[in-house]
Amino acid sequence: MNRHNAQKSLLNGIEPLHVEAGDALRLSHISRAFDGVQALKDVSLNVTSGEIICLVGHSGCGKTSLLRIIAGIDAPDSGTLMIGGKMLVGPSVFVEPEKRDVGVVFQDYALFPHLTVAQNVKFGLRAFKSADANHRVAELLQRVSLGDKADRYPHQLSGGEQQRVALIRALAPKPHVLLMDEPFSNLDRGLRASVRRETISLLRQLGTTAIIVTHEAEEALSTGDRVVLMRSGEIVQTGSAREIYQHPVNRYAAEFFCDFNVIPGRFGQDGVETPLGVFKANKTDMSSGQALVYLRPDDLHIVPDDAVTLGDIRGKVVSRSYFGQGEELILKVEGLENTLRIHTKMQIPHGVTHIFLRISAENALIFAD
Ligand SMILES: Nc1ncnc2c1ncn2[C@@H]1O[C@H](COP(=O)(O)OP(=O)(O)OP(=O)(O)O)[C@@H](O)[C@H]1O
Repeated sequence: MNRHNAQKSLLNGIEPLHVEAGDALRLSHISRAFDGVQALKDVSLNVTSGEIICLVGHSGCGKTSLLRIIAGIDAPDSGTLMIGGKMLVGPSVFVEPEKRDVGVVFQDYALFPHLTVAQNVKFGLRAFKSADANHRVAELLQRVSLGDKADRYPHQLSGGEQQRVALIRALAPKPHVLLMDEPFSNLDRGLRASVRRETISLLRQLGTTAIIVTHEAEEALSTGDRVVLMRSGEIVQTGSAREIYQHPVNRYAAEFFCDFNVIPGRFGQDGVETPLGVFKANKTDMSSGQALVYLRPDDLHIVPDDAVTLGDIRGKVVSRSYFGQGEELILKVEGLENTLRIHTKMQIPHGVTHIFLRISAENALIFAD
């Protein structure tokens, strides 16, 4: 079943508002500098119609600069932008923001305080006949369960409700691409996950192509179809959440998504030799000289005393902290300067001073140092 049909069947007969095939957005070789700061360096990205992209990276890596260029609030120094097959930015081309067919949800929602919920949503529909606009506003309000709050003002809504109004206001004119700048960061932790789920569900129902910006690794992995990781104005890696988490292209990408144990070693004949043993490396990972083995805290397992075998590693418990779904233990292991962090769901009795560990070595990542 192709994506179009899949979406149709998912909706049980409710027509998506717009679904198109092919690339919705093409960014090619976009660069932008501000007073000597290279905010974007040769950024290229294609986004398929209906795809939800999560753009992630530390503060200052260029996420907002890229959104501003797509929205038309700023122009790049070089590069081209196409949306829905139309060139919007290119050599001697610059299409004004209001003619771009791009919806934007700002971090602070930017709702008009003096307009009601319905008037806010209708604002983007000035080009529509009033009756059509009213019909669409009512339909969208129903979809996000705000039908009974149409006449309220933004300050009379909760944070989650305001976010939904901002979302449907941006979606109302059926934009080719929806841009969302940290749309969940103003919501408290308890609400964030459910609002995020509802937002993604609505975007999928409508077949919306969207770029969602976040600086949170966990949010990036759990939102959308593809993660785009940026650093210092460049795209480091793009891929599905699973690909990018399991196969980071470099240490930066690895460390962005997981707080690893980093074990120093040396490339040897059979792999990387470390104080914790030899870790087999793929041919492509093999090099010479110093190496680093990255181990996830979840890939170090406690071995019950009666199951200990040769090769298991003895560790001294330095500290432990409970985090609800399990416990984090900090261990000191002979031969290793740094301590090891492990996560376990096992109930370790209080007072235990030493435990044995086994490593899921197949999940280790190896990088040249
Ligand atoms: N108008 C501007 N004038 C000067 N420098 C700017 C301007 N806009 C952005 N920058 C610089 O460009 C770089 C990228 O900024 P940008 O706002 O795109 O990062 P970001 O990833 O969105 O960060 P954050 O997550 O903090 O919002 C930063 O070094 C920033 O200081």
